[in-house]
Amino acid sequence: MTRPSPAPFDAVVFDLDGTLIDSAPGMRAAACAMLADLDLPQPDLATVIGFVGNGAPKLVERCLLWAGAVPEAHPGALEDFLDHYTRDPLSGTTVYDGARDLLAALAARGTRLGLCTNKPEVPTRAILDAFDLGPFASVVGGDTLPKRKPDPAPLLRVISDLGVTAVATLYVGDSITDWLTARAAGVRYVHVDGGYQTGPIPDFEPWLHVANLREALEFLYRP
Ligand SMILES: O=C(O)COP(=O)(O)O
Ligand SMILES: [Mg+2]
Repeated sequence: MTRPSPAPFDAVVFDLDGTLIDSAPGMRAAACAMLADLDLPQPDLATVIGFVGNGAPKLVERCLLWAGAVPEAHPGALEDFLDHYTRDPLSGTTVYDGARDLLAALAARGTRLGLCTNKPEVPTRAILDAFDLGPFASVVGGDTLPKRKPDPAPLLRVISDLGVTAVATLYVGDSITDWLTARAAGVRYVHVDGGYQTGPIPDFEPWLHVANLREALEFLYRP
């Protein structure tokens, strides 16, 4: 763990997939169902993990390209994927160890909590409810605004909903998308290993870099 000097923060905003939850098997199941509907081959889990991070439209496009298809030839593929996924967003999804403890500890110390994900908002809210993750005072998904991460707009929306400033906020994520989003928003970035980032991140300067959420808790929670 790289330990920065502790500095006060009023809010912590979390990424979802690969940060609080391991949802790749569930996304792979929906992607495979979509590809099966088109009689196309189906990728393994590691391949799908490499496609996650830029939202459902990109995931579907990358799956189609991987399967040797032309994305423009299958305009209904995204809707089909979302149909499969929103019908059952919980199977194949688990909460990472330490996630609930970290959220509860931050909430107990009065920290405002937000969620900023590229997952569409409907399955995001279903997952947060079902797994009792929170309490998030603001939730922004990949389809909530016209732009998604790494555009800073979704993170800035959460920050404004929370009534805090960017400099008083931390963003916790697992991928290059999250780092670029935080940097563009002027927010300190906490990177958690063990998610879906598959390669090195260029010019990477996280404020805090931890192996897992228990390590994040150890550093961030000052009772
Ligand atoms: O759905 C995705 O592509 C990534 O979702 P995330 O932003 O929660 O990591
Ligand atoms: Mg993520």
